[in-house]
Amino acid sequence: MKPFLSEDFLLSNDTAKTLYHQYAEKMPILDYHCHINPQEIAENRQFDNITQVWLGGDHYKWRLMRANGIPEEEITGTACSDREKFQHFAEVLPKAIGNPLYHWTHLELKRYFSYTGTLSPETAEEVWNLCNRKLQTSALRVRGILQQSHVKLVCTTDDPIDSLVWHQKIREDDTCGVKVLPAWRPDKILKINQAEFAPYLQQLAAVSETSIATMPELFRALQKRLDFFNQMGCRTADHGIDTVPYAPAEESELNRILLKAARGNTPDKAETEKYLYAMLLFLGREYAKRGWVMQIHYGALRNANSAMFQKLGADTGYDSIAVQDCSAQLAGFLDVLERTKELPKTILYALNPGDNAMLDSLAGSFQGSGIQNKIQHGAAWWFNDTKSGMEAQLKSFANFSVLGNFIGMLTDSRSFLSYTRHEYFRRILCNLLGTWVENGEYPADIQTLGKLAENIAFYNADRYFGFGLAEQGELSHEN
Ligand SMILES: O=C[C@H](O)[C@@H](O)[C@@H](O)[C@H](O)C(=O)O
Repeated sequence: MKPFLSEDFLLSNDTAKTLYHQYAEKMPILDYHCHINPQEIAENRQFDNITQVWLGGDHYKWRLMRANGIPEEEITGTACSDREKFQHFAEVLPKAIGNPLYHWTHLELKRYFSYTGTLSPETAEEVWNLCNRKLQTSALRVRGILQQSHVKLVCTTDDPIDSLVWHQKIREDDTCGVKVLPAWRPDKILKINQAEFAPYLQQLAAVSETSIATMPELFRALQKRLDFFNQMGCRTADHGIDTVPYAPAEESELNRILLKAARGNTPDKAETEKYLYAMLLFLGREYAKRGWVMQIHYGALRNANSAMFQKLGADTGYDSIAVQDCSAQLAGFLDVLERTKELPKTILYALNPGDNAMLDSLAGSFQGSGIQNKIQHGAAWWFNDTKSGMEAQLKSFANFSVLGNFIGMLTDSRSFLSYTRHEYFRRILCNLLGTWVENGEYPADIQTLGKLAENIAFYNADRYFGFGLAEQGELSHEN
C-alpha cells in the first residue's frame, strides 16, 4: 500500500514520477489569477496564528465546517476563539475523504510546517502550537511564503477605481522578490442591477475625473482607468458573470438604461443583459487594443442563501453551480468581436463541468492569429479544482485541442498557503501524461513529454500573458 502523501503522491507509474520530479516540480509558479491582498505583501504581513491564515477568508474551509454542523458564528463570527475555530476544522477534516481540502491541508502542513502527521481532533493542539511557532518566523511572513513557494509573479484581483497604491509600493521595493501585478476586475460596473451600482458610478466618475451620463462618457472614464492599470503592469482582466449575454441594443436605449440605474432604479432582466453585453463588447475591444487577456468566469449561482448573503456578503461560500446553456450567446459574443478582429486572447472558465466539451469545441472556432491556443479553456475552476475535476478539464482540453498549449493552473485563492494547489495540479497532470504513455497511448519520449509538462506548468502562461519572465532570466531558482 502506498503511504499517504509520499513524494510520489498521485503519481501511479514510473513515467509519471519522472515527468513530475524531473520536469514539472522544479518549475517556478506564475499565479495569474488570485484574490490575495497586495497590501499584505507590501507590508509583509505576519500572521498571529494558523486560524488567521486558513480560516480567515477561505470559503472552501467554511463550507466544510458548515456541513459538519458548526454554527456560522463559530466559523466566520466571533462566538469562539481562533483556537476553537481551528478545533472545529480539525474535527471535520478526517471525515472529508475525497475532498481536495484533505490533500491541500496536509500538503500545506508538510511543505510549510514540515509536519508529516495528519490533522485530527487529537492532533489539533500539537499542530496549532507547531504552526503558530513557525508563523512567527520570517520564513512564514507573507513574502517568505511566496519565496519558498517559488512564486515569481502573481496577478491580484483589483477594482477599476483602485488606486493600486500597494502595487506601487511593491514596485518600488526591490526586496520583494515577487512581481505583483494588478488584474482588472470590472464586476461592479457590470452589475447594473445591483444596489451599489449608482454610488459606484459616482465613485468612478470622481476617480476618472469624468462626468458620466451616457455610455460614451462611461467608456471614456473606463478608458482612463484602463490606461492607468496598463501603466501599472496590468496584462489581464477577469469577469465573474452569472451568464454570458448576447443582447445587441442601440446606444440611445443603453443611455436610457444607464440613466435609470444611475438614478437608483433597477433595470429589468432584458435591460441588464443589453447593458452587460454592450459593456463586454467595449471592454473586449479595449483589452485587444492593449494586448490584455480577457478571462471570463461564468455559471455561478451566486448567494443562494439570501439570509447569509445579507449577513456576510458575497464570496462567503454560499454559491453553487448554475445549470444553463449560454453556448449560443457565448459564440455570438466571440463572433462579433472576431468579425472586426477585436477578439482578445480569452480564457473561458465554466463553473458547470458539463460545459467542458462545449467550451473546448467552441474555442476551436476562434483560434489563429499567431497565438498558440489564443482561446483557452481555463483550469478547473472552484468546485472543479478537485482531482477528478482537474482530470476532466485536462482530458477535455486534450480531446478537442492542443493540451501542450494549455497555460495551466492558478490558485484563485485568498490564502497565501494555497500554492500547493500548483503542486497538486502538476502531479495530476504528470500522472495523466504518464498513464497515457504507460498504456501505450503516447510514445515514451520523455524529452518531449518533459517539455510539455514544463510548458503547461510555467512557460505557456509566461508567453501567453507576455510577462516575459523566461526572457528576463527571472527563473533564478533551479531554472
Ligand atoms: O475558488 C473559488 C474562487 O476564488 C471564487 O471565490 C471566486 O471565483 C469568486 O467567486 C470570484 O468571482 O472571483
